[in-house]
Amino acid sequence: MISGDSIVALSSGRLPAGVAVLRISGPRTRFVVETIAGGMIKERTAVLRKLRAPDGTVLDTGLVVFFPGPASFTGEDVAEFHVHGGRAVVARMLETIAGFDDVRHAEPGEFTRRAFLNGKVDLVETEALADLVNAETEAQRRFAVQNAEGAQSELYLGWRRRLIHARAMIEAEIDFADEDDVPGSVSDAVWFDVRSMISEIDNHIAGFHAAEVIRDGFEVVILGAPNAGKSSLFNALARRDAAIVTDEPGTTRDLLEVVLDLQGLRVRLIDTAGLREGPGKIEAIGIEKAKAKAGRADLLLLLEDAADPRDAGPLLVTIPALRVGTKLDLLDGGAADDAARRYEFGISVVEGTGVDELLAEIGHRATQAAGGAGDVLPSRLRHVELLGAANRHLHRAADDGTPQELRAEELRLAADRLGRIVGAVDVEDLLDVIFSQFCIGK
Ligand SMILES: Nc1nc2c(c(=O)[nH]1)N(C=O)[C@@H](CNc1ccc(C(=O)N[C@@H](CCC(=O)O)C(=O)O)cc1)CN2
Ligand SMILES: Nc1nc2c(ncn2[C@@H]2O[C@H](COP(=O)(O)OP(=O)(O)OP(=O)(O)O)[C@@H](O)[C@H]2O)c(=O)[nH]1
Ligand SMILES: [Mg+2]
Repeated sequence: MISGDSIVALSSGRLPAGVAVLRISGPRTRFVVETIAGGMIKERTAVLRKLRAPDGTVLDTGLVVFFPGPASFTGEDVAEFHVHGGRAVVARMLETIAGFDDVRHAEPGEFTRRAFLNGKVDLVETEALADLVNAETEAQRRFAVQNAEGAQSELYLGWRRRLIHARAMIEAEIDFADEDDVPGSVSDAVWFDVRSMISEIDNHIAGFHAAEVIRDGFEVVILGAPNAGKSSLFNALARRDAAIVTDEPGTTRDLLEVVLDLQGLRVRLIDTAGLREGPGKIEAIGIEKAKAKAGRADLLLLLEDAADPRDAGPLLVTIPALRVGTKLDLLDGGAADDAARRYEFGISVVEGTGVDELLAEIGHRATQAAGGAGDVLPSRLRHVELLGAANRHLHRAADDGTPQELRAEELRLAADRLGRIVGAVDVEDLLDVIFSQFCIGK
């Protein structure tokens, strides 16, 4: 599929920059290169050229690379101009290239969209490329690279192949039902495989939470009575003064968030209003927010002033929590030993003790929640929904009570849901949503 328009965009980042890369894709690419670089260049080789507008004006001196289709990123003819990264240079280059007939500025994600339409990447790989561009932590990068290289796609296509095979066997059994050459043991083996696929898919779906931890972060909420030392710990973990600390109970009212990178994982740490009965109006709203946030957290830090324990009211117990005793510096030897037994962690922000250990434990918990490195996980809710739909069809297919010909049809529907994840079937309606999340030039 070769599209009529050629498209151009700045594919590198924010300006000014040392070097900026402009990319053009489509049938006009050769002509644009010939005109701007003053002649055709050797393909797939970076060549230094004086770059000129069609009227002869010198725009810059830069590297030009030409990739003839179909062996290019988009599958079409592609060229790159690596120019000095000044705003005016880039603006004039873009204006010049987009000024050619049948060349226009690219929409967000349009290069990758063409790569998809030309069969260079499937839909899941495309989503992974978007994740790779947005990756901020090492875990996000690793996960995105693995999926851009097809780890998720291989899994889904493998299941799909097995289902297509299963359906062929079952249909053969229907067609030859009155003959003896398709023994019952074949269909037994088929249904055995379908049932094992159901549990493989269920296990895979269960990994979505780990993918969310990698992508959105592991959420840690600090809770405790007013003055327990929540904001002090929050600042110590963030290594900056992100929250106001005073000796007045009720200092923090709203939720505060800092993002940490712990052992290559995104961790979101949230400071909250101290929990107590009968506060003023603003603080009461803050307490409600704290409780709501805590209800959705991955880990709670339940803080208590070890020198002055105070009831923070009934706390949620369904979410993993660490009990942390604070202000250990205020205790004498015996009381400190006592506190060490009462809490999982004892800290003093004033003396800086216990904070690194707590940080290491949070990192450890986050790593566990993110699953093993290299696990293949569903990376989008879209995948989980289609996998769930596939499994509903498989359950009906595997049910002995379902008439034989409907069982084969259920297998087809399940294979179709898997095909839709990777974009092998019927995805035209998804493309605008998926590609609009890309940046321009990707
Ligand atoms: N300068 C530059 N760097 C870049 C890119 C780019 O487009 N330009 N990429 C852009 O995302 C990434 C690399 N990804 C790429 C993927 C495929 C092809 C490509 O030409 N594929 C052909 C030929 C393959 C081959 O020679 O082995 C193909 O698939 O047929 C190029 C870049 C990251 N770095
Ligand atoms: N000695 C000592 N004082 C501490 C320590 N941590 C906090 N404090 C003090 O305890 C008081 C309350 O600290 P904050 O961090 O504001 O407490 P908070 O839990 O955020 O309080 P609210 O926001 O009001 O709920 C401040 O005066 C802090 O300086 C500590 O480790 N040792
Ligand atoms: Mg506070």
